[in-house]
Amino acid sequence: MSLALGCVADDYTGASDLANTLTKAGLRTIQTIGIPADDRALPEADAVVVALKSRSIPSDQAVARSREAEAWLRARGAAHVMFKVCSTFDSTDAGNIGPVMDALRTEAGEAIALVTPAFPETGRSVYQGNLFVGSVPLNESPLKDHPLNPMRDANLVRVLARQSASPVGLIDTATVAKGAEAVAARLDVLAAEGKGAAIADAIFDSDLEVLGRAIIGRKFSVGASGLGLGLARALAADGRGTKDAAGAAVGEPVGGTSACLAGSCSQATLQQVAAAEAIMPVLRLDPARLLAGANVVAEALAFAEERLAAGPVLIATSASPEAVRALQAQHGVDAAGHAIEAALAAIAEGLVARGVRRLVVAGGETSGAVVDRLGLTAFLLGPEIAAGVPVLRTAGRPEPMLLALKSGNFGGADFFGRALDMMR
Ligand SMILES: Nc1ncnc2c1ncn2[C@@H]1O[C@H](COP(=O)(O)OP(=O)(O)OP(=O)(O)O)[C@@H](O)[C@H]1O
Ligand SMILES: O=C(O)[C@@H](O)C(=O)CO
Repeated sequence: MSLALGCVADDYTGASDLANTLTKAGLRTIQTIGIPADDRALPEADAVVVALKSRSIPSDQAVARSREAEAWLRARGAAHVMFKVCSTFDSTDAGNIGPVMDALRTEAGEAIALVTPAFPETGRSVYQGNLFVGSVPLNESPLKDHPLNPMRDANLVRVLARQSASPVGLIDTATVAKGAEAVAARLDVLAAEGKGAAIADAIFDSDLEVLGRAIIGRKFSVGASGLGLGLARALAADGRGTKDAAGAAVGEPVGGTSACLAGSCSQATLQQVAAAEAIMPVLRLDPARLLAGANVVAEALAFAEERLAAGPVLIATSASPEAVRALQAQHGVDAAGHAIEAALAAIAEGLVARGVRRLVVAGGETSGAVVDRLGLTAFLLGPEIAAGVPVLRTAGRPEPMLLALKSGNFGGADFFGRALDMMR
C-alpha cells in the first residue's frame, strides 16, 4: 500500500468525519482504529485515517500514540501527514493539540505547521485567527459548556500558543485570497521569525483548496475535515485519487436489529434525542444512579431486549449543561465521564450479544469507548448521513456491522431516524 495521504485523528468520530470528506473528494479511504496489527488484511486505499482516542488523555500519552501512528503512515508511503483535530478545536491549555503538533512537526523535519479547524460545510470558519461556530465566536457557542473541554477563547493564535512550545503566527484572509504561492511564502516568513505554527483563516471551501495546494508539498499539517478537503482536492488534481471513491463500500445489507446510544450532551444531540422520542422507544439513563452503584446496564439491556424485535431503541445519558455540571461537581469531571462511557460501552456489548448489527452512537468519547469495547479494528466508508457523518461498515469482522459515529455537534434534529433509514 503506498498512500497519497496519511492522517492521525484524535478521536473516532472525528476520524470518520475526515474519512468521509476524503472519500467524497476522490480518495479511497480506510479508517483504522489505532494502528492495525496486521495491515495485510486492509484493502488498497489512497488514504488511511488512523483513529486514536487521544483528545482527552494525558498529553505525554497522546504524543506517544500519535508519533507511532505517524511513523506507521510514513512507512506506508504517506508523504504528507495531517493531524485531524476537532473543528471546534476541543482542547485545554494542557493540550493535546499543541504538544502533539509540536512532536509530529519535529518528526516531519518541518519548521512550521499550517493549522486550521475551518470546516465551512458545518459552519466552522476562521477569520483573523478567530474561530466562528455558525454566526458566533467559539466562546459564545454551546462549546463554552462542553463537559470535558469548555472552549472559552475564540482566538486560536492565543489558544494554540498556550499549548505549544513555539510561538504561533497568523495567515490572514488577505493572504489566502492572494493564492497558494502567497500562503507558502507567508509560511516561510513566519518560520524565519521563529514561529512553529500558523493559524490559517478560511471561510469558504475555495480558501481550503488554496491552503491544500500551498501545503501538499510539505510534510505535515493540522486541521479538521475542511483542510482534509483542501489536501484531497490538491491530490486529486494531481491524479492521485480514484474516480469512484465515493460510496464504494455500501455492500450487502447486514440484517440483525438496530439501536442508538447517546452519551453526547451537545445542544445538537439533546435536540436529536428529543426528536427520536416521536419515532422509537427512548430510555434516558440517570447517571446519578449509575454513579451511586445501581446496575443501569442491566436495566438498559432489559429495556432493549423487550423492544428490539419490534424496532430500534435509543438509550441516552445526554443531559442539560446544568445537570452535567451538577453531576461533575459531585463526582469530578473525569470520574463521571469515564463511568458513563464505560456503562454505554457495556450496553453496546450487550446489544450486539442480543443481535444488534446496526448501531448509531452519538459523541466522540462515547463512540471511542463503544468501538473499543466491541473490538472493532477498521471501517470502510459508506454513504454520508449528514455533513461529517458517514455510514461505516466494519472490515475484518466475520459478521459485518454497520455503524454511524456522530460527533456531538453534527447532524439535524432528525439524525437518528435518518441514520437508521440509511443502514440496512
Ligand atoms: N448526564 C451526564 N452528565 C455528565 N457527563 C455526561 C453525561 N452524559 C454523558 N456524559 C459524558 O460527557 C462526555 C461527552 O463527550 P462525547 O465526546 O461523548 O460527546 P461530545 O463531546 O458531544 O462529542 P464530540 O467529542 O464528538 O464533540 C462523555 O465523557 C460522557 O460520558
Ligand atoms: O471536526 C469535528 O467537529 C468532528 O469531526 C469532531 O472531531 C468532533 O469530535
